[in-house]
Amino acid sequence: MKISEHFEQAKGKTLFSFEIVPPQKGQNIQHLYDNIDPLMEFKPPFIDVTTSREEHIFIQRKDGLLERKITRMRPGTVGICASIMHKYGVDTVPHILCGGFSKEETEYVLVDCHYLGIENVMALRGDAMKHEAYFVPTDNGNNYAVDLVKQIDDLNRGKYLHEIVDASHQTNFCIGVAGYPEKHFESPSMESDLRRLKEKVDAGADYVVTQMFFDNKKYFRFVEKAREMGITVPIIPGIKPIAIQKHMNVLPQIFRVELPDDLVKEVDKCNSNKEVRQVGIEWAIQQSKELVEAGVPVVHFYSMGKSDNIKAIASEVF
Ligand SMILES: NC(=O)C1=CN([C@@H]2O[C@H](COP(=O)(O)OP(=O)(O)OC[C@H]3O[C@@H](n4cnc5c(N)ncnc54)[C@H](O)[C@@H]3O)[C@@H](O)[C@H]2O)C=CC1
Ligand SMILES: Nc1nc(=O)c2c([nH]1)NC[C@@H]1CN(c3ccc(C(=O)N[C@@H](CCC(=O)O)C(=O)O)cc3)CN21
Repeated sequence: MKISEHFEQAKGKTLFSFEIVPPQKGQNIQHLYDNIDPLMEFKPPFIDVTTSREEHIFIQRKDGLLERKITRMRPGTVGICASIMHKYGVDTVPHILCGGFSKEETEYVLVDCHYLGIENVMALRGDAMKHEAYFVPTDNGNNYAVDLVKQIDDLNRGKYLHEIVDASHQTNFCIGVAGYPEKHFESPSMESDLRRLKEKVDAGADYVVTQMFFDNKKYFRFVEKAREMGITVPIIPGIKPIAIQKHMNVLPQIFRVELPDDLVKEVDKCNSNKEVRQVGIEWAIQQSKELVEAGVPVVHFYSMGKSDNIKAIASEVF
């Protein structure tokens, strides 16, 4: 079922959803299931599965020199989506990236999704590769998320690449895109970033999922500004519970988000990561309760590995 239909069915009740990353290649998928199992009691209408970019790795050759190879360390997004749908009977949302894929490859992934009965996709540009300061578009790939939304919307209208086939069958994807309550870091201003967001919605996006934020005021202000700009689709808040001391530096650095000083002070008082995890849980419970009260359609959790903290939060909120 489409995300938009899940929201209609919920009739104003706030839903619970979460996001996972595929295991590194060579790892067992059972570990992933062990972390999904405890969250199923909260009846997520959908689970997002991220796509990781390809990366450079260095392999030592027999002569001792290092050889640079490109590999995808976490492949299998669409396979995992299909497997989760089959195992849990829940909708899945694969993340489709511009970076690392030509338009042809993207079309094939979308065709696979369609055959599998996947009805929702998240259209993202993707991060820069590790050695790059900025995102560099892939040859014959999409440059911005808006171009990817257009490609998906084209398929929804039966328009495939090259137009050499008789495409009488249309896909019917519900399309999600990312939004930034604290502005995307490459964007010159909040207003210009919101105009970009509006372009994605005008091109066919059905809903927005926000970057993680730790101060609800930023989310509420963002939604207000988006509405003023004529963006009317649902804007889903994304929540990431702080889990380890290292997150205090890593999250602002990777995701370009600010941490409220009250949260920083609470974490500073902790003597172990166990205590930090508890502070993260309590902070996320407060955020989630306020979001539910404000009537958001779903609170979406970035549960990238272990799910015990997400379960502790969901038990208090849903
Ligand atoms: N994997 C995931 O679940 C998520 C990943 N992200 C990451 O965040 C980053 C951005 O992704 P998206 O928001 O999908 O990208 P986007 O293409 O919508 O925007 C990227 C940047 O380019 C700007 N921009 C957009 N269209 C433009 C145009 N036509 N001309 C000039 N500038 C333009 C935007 O303002 C923004 O600064 C990526 O690195 C993405 O992977 C964000 C959220 C979720
Ligand atoms: N710029 C960007 N890229 C993404 O891939 C991305 C976003 N933003 N925002 C939304 C989701 C959330 N994602 C993520 C990915 C990883 C963690 C995370 O917590 N990772 C590590 C810490 C980072 C590290 O050390 O590599 C962790 O401890 O779990 C959280 C959210 C992926 N998505």
